[in-house]
Amino acid sequence: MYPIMVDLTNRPVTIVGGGQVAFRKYQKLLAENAKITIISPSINERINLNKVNWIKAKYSKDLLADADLVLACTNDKKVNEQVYQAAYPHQLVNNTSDKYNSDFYNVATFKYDGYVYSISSLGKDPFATKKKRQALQNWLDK
Ligand SMILES: C[C@@]1(CC(=O)O)c2cc3[nH]c(cc4nc(cc5[nH]c(cc(n2)[C@H]1CCC(=O)O)[C@@](C)(CC(=O)O)[C@@H]5CCC(=O)O)C(CC(=O)O)=C4CCC(=O)O)c(CCC(=O)O)c3CC(=O)O
Ligand SMILES: NC(=O)C1=CN([C@@H]2O[C@H](COP(=O)(O)OP(=O)(O)OC[C@H]3O[C@@H](n4cnc5c(N)ncnc54)[C@H](O)[C@@H]3O)[C@@H](O)[C@H]2O)C=CC1
Repeated sequence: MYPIMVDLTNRPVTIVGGGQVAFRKYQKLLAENAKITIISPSINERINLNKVNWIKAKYSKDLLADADLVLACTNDKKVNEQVYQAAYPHQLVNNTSDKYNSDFYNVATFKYDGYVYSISSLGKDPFATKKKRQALQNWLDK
C-alpha cells in the first residue's frame, strides 16, 4: 500500500449505500470538498442532502461511470463485491466489507497544529487503529 495525500476538491466520489458506514465516510469526504454522489434506496438522516447528489436507487454499474473514487458501503456483501468487480479501470474502489478486495483503505486521521496524522493497520484491525489514533491525539493534547 502506497500512502499519499490526495486533493479531492470537486472530484467525483461515489458512495454506494447510505447507512452508518456511508455516513462516516461521507463526513471525511465532505470535509475535503469532494463532489459526493450517494447511490442508495435509503439514506442516513445525518447526511445533508444539500451537500450530496443522492440517487435514490439500488446500485447498478451505469450509475458509477463518473466517479474517480468509489466506496462500497452497502450491508450486502455481494453488492459490495459487485461494485468492486464492475468498477472501470480508471477507478479506485474501497470495499468496506472486504479488506482483502479493496484498492484502498480509509485511514484514521486528524489534523493538529498544521499537520495531518494518519494511521493504518493495512486493513488488519480498524479497532486497534482507532485506539492508536485516540492515544496519539491525547498525547499531543497534553
Ligand atoms: C479495512 C477497513 C476498510 C475501510 O473502511 O476503508 C475497515 C474495515 C472494517 N471496519 C469495521 C468496523 C468499524 N470500523 C470503524 C471505524 C473505522 N474504520 C476505519 C477504517 C477501516 N475499516 C479500514 C481499515 C483501517 C486500517 O487499516 O486500520 C477508520 C480507521 C477510518 C474510517 O472509516 O473513516 C475508522 C476509525 C476512525 C477513527 O475513529 O479514528 C468502526 C466505528 C468505531 O469503532 O467507532 C467500526 C464499528 C462498526 C460501525 O461502524 O458501526 C469492520 C467490521 C468489523 C466487524 O464487525 O467484525 C470492517 C470490515 C472488516 O474488518 O473486514
Ligand atoms: N469499513 C468499515 O468501517 C465498516 C464496514 N462495515 C461493513 O459495512 C456494511 C454496512 O454497514 P452499515 O452502514 O452499518 O449498514 P446500514 O444497514 O446502516 O446501511 C446499509 C445501506 O446500504 C443500502 N443498500 C442496501 N442494498 C443496496 C443496494 N443494492 N444498492 C445500494 N444501496 C444499498 C441501504 O439502503 C442502507 O442505506 C456492513 O454490512 C459491513 O459489512 C461495517 C462496519 C464498519
